[in-house]
Amino acid sequence: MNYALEVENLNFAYRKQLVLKDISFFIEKGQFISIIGPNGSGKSTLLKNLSNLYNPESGFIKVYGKDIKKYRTKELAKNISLVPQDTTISYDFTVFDIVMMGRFPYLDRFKKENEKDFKIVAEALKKTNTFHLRNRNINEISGGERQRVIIARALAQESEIIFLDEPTSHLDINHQIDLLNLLKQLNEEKGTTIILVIHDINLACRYSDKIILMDKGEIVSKGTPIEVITRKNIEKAYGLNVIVEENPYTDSLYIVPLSLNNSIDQNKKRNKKIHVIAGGGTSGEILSKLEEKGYDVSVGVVNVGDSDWQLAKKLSLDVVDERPFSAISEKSFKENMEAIGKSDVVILSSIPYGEGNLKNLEAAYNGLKMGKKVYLVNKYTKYDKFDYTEGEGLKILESMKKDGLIIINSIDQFTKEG
Ligand SMILES: Nc1ncnc2c1ncn2[C@@H]1O[C@H](COP(=O)(O)OP(=O)(O)OP(=O)(O)O)[C@@H](O)[C@H]1O
Repeated sequence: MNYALEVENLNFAYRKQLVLKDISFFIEKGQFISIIGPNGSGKSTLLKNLSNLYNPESGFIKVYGKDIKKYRTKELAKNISLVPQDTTISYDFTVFDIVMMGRFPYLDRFKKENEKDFKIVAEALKKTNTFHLRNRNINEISGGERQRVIIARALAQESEIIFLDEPTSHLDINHQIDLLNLLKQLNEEKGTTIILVIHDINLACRYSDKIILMDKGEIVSKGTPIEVITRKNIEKAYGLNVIVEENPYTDSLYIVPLSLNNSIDQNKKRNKKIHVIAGGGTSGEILSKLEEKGYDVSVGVVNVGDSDWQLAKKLSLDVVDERPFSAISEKSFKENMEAIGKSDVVILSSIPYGEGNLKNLEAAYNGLKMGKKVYLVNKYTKYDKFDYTEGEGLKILESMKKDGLIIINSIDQFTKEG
């Protein structure tokens, strides 16, 4: 295999402090790679090693099969360029001069830039939307503009591999997408290998062929977004409880952060069991907030495929389910009752009731009769507006009210008190 980059058993230390530990990976030519991981996990240090700015303790880096240390400066610059995290420049160059510096690997000593160099620089300025800034002083433009100018310099360098350290950190959302699209275009049209450090996991998923997830100087996981962006890996690296979803608009994964694991009250988690009567996509907020607060949550009866069912599965909750689009059977009703029996509290979301799911309301009422605390989260609708059983559901709800049903407007009311 002809790799653009090979890294094997790389160890690097700042003053004896090991910051990269036994890093190994291979990158094929023409791939789009994101390196992600929490602050201080070693991403920038890795990129600086890959750009030959540092000397590792051990291990090796090969660029197109050749040891990076064996390249001459100009030869290496034709192969790799780096857009660093810190784009401040100590001298007062114009934007144009800075971008022209990207041409240095192609200029012979004492030879001036030629027509072609000027053309390439102008193109790079235009592509990064910085052409209008060309005569300005590099230190008298905004951070985001300077970031784009440094990217223009990398484009002018026409290297086959571009490393970028958080290239979107100073950019507004419009310029972020614009830049990532530009990198993707370079990647697809010219076969440029792109390796970038990025904090936005969702953008990483959207643009990358592969992702490298780092934590504490080590690689936690590497592979395609589907392989790397899992609840388990994100929890391991970031200590963050997330849901991983598929974005139907971009056909890529995205994460929804729920809570930091260390913010969950572990005692509460062990002590209180909540059964949520859900369905029809009415319980997303209830389930995620209860999970976030650390309660032991179960859900029922929900139809397989319903969005409440999907969320419950993603959160690894205990679920009593029924076949898709089917009425609640006697069997699942019984299972629901068992789950209610084991719970301290039952929470009903604002489910519209029809013939198919009236048994859920009956189950909640049974719970009330068993002496359980039962709450109805009546957030968006008045509870008498979601009855499609010609009054039967409403009758049960009215009886429940008399027997102690607690009506709240939002789940926050419960989590604050409960
Ligand atoms: N020049 C340096 N001298 C000593 N230690 C350093 C130096 N630069 C970084 N470190 C340390 O090395 C570790 C890795 O830092 P690095 O900048 O590579 O992390 P990172 O993943 O890029 O972080 P961030 O997301 O915050 O940019 C951190 O513990 C950091 O404090």
